[in-house]
Amino acid sequence: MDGVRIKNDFYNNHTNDLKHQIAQLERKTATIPKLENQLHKAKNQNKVLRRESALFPSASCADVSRVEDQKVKTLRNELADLKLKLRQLEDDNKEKDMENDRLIQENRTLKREKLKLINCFKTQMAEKDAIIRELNDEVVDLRGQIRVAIRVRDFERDGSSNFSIISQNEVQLQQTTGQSNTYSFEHVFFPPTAQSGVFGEIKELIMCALHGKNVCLIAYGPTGSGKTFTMRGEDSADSEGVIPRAIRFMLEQSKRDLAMIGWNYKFQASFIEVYNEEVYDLLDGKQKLEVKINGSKTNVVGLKKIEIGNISDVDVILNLADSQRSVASTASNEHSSRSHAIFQIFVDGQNASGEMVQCCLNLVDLAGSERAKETQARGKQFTELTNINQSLSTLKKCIRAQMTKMSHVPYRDSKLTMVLREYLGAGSSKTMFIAHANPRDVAETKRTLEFTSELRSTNLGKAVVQTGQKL
Ligand SMILES: Nc1ncnc2c1ncn2[C@@H]1O[C@H](COP(=O)(O)OP(=O)(O)OP(=O)(O)O)[C@@H](O)[C@H]1O
Repeated sequence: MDGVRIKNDFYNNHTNDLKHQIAQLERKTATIPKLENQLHKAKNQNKVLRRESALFPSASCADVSRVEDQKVKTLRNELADLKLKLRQLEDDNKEKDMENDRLIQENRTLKREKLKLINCFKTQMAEKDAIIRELNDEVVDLRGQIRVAIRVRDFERDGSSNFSIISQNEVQLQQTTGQSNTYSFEHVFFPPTAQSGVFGEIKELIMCALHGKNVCLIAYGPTGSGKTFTMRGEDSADSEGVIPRAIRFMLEQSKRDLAMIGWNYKFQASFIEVYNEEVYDLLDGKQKLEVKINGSKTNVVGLKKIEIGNISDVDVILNLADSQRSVASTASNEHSSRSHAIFQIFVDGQNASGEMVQCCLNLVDLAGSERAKETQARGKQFTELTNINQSLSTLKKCIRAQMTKMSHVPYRDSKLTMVLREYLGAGSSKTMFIAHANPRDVAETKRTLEFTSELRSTNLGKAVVQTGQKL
């Protein structure tokens, strides 16, 4: 029995061993697919490595690694260089920024100093301008409110012996009777006085207009004596007359010196013709205009005013007026003006502190005085001459009435004096006559000299600054 039990135990033990071994085998078998998978992957990696090594047939892995190392080293060096350069540039930039800041600061300081200087300069200029204005006005006042100069045209070239110049202020006229008369004026423009010389003498009057005073400059004298030549002049720069020169002067003064001290000006021009006691607008197709007097104001109804911004505007205005003016051929002048021409520049000025001036500069080219009997004018020419002489005679009467402080001044007796009324008026205007002498017309020249030299004694009082209304 014991033998059987022993055998059983042996078999049982042996069976357990076998079961254990089988279980172990089964576990190992289960890992086979995983190992196969790993093997497959290893084979694939091997293939890749072989392909890559085929690209570097002659280089071993160590060679490849050395090359790569070298590349990395070079790149590192380049990077280090770039970093160095970047640092240098940053340093440079910092320095430049600092320099820039310093310059900006310096610039600000300079600008502040410059502004201070400009303001100081402007104040000084404004003070000096005020003094100059006062002095200019005093000089003009001292010379009288009505001033008279005379221009004698080329009498020497004519060979005329009836005229002689005694001094800077006096001329002598020898009459056919043998009698000689001496006439005195503020200034004698004897030939050959250039146009610029004439303008130089009247410049201060133009300045008065910029300072706000009404100014009237009148060319007076016999026909053919050079009135239009003085006022309008001719085309070349040297022979330009008072009108273009006055406008250029006003534009220059207003845009330069006066602008610097804060004055701002606006100029407008009008051009009136008084022909046969009618008033025409030379800038508006010779429209006939009505003149109305309202209290102390004269109104030329509908008068066209053209703004003058620069000197080229003047050429346009003068050419327009020239094409419309009434001229005729007379015994003394092939292109005689049969009308009075009144060129007006309306001045509107304002300065930075609100001071204002509003006045008018009148540049008047009167028609030539002639005697109908002496010229034997007929028909249309006779009518023209009668009207010219009637208006000139009214002008004389008005001036004489002012001189003698008469209560009634007959402005309304002619269109010429109606239009000029405000600008010839006592206390509000500066007037200058430029008498013209024509040595070929002794009788009419004598009448001109008598009337104009009589005006020399006139002093109608101080001119008044016209402030007008705000622009
Ligand atoms: N000072 C001068 N120098 C050169 N030429 C002159 C001078 N004065 C006048 N003349 C010339 O004499 C001519 C007549 O002059 P202008 O027409 O100016 O006279 P006026 O007095 O206006 O005559 P009117 O009253 O008949 O119109 C013109 O050809 C002009 O060029």
